[in-house]
Amino acid sequence: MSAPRIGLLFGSFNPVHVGHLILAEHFATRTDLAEVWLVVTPHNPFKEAKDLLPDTERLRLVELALAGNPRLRAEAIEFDLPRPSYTIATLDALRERYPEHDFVLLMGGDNVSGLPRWQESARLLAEVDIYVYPRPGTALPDLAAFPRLKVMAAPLLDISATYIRESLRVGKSIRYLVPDAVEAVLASRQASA
Ligand SMILES: Nc1ncnc2c1ncn2[C@@H]1O[C@H](COP(=O)(O)OP(=O)(O)OP(=O)(O)O)[C@@H](O)[C@H]1O
Ligand SMILES: O=C(O)c1ccc[n+]([C@@H]2O[C@H](COP(=O)([O-])O)[C@@H](O)[C@H]2O)c1
Repeated sequence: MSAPRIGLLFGSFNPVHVGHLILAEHFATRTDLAEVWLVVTPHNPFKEAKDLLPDTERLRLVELALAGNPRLRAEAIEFDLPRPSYTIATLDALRERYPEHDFVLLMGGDNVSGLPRWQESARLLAEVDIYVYPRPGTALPDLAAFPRLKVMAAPLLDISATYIRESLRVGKSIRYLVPDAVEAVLASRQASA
C-alpha cells in the first residue's frame, strides 16, 4: 500500500479565517490527499513578529475552527523548533516523526513568487509536491522553475487575516468571515482589551 499523502498548510493564522478552512477542505476532499494539517507558524521569517497574536492563542483558534472535521488537524510542531520557522526544517522534522507519511506542501498563490527565497529552496522544490490554491490579486510567476507545483482549479476567496484584523480594529463585524467559535473568542478578547 502506498504511504498516506498528507497536505501541510503552513501559516501564521493571525487569525484563522474561513478562507483557510475552505481551502483546506478543498485539498482534503478534491485531491489525492488523505488529510490536511494546518501547521501554525510561531514566526514566519518574512514577517514582523510584533503584529502577531500570541502563538498559543493562534493555535487554540485553529483547533476550535477545525473541531469535528476528521480530515483536518492543527499541528504545533514549529513551537518546539528554532525560530524563525523555516519550512524545510519543519518538513525534515515531520518526516522524522512520521516516516509513514508522504507530505505535500500546500499554499495560496500569493506565496509562490517568494518560494525561491525560502531557506534551502532548491532542496525544498526538489523534494516535495506543491499544491497551490489560486488567490485573487496575486499573479503567479513562470511555473517552469517549479516542476513539482500544481495549481488547483477552485473558487477564488477574497478574504485575508489582514482584513479580519482591520475589521476588528475599526469595530466592524467579522461574522461569517471566521467560524462562530473563533468570533466569540476574538470578541471577548476585544472586550477585555
Ligand atoms: N483567501 C485565500 N486564498 C488562497 N490562499 C489563501 C487565502 N487565505 C490564506 N491563504 C493561504 O493560506 C496560507 C496561510 O495564510 P496566512 O495565515 O498568512 O493568512 P493570510 O490571510 O494570507 O494572512 P495575512 O493577511 O495576515 O497575510 C498561505 O499559504 C496563504 O497563501
Ligand atoms: O522557509 C522559509 O524560508 C519561509 C519563508 C517565508 C515563509 N515561510 C512559511 O510560509 C508560511 C506562510 O506564511 P504566512 O505567514 O504567510 O502564513 C509560514 O509557515 C512561513 O513560515 C517559510
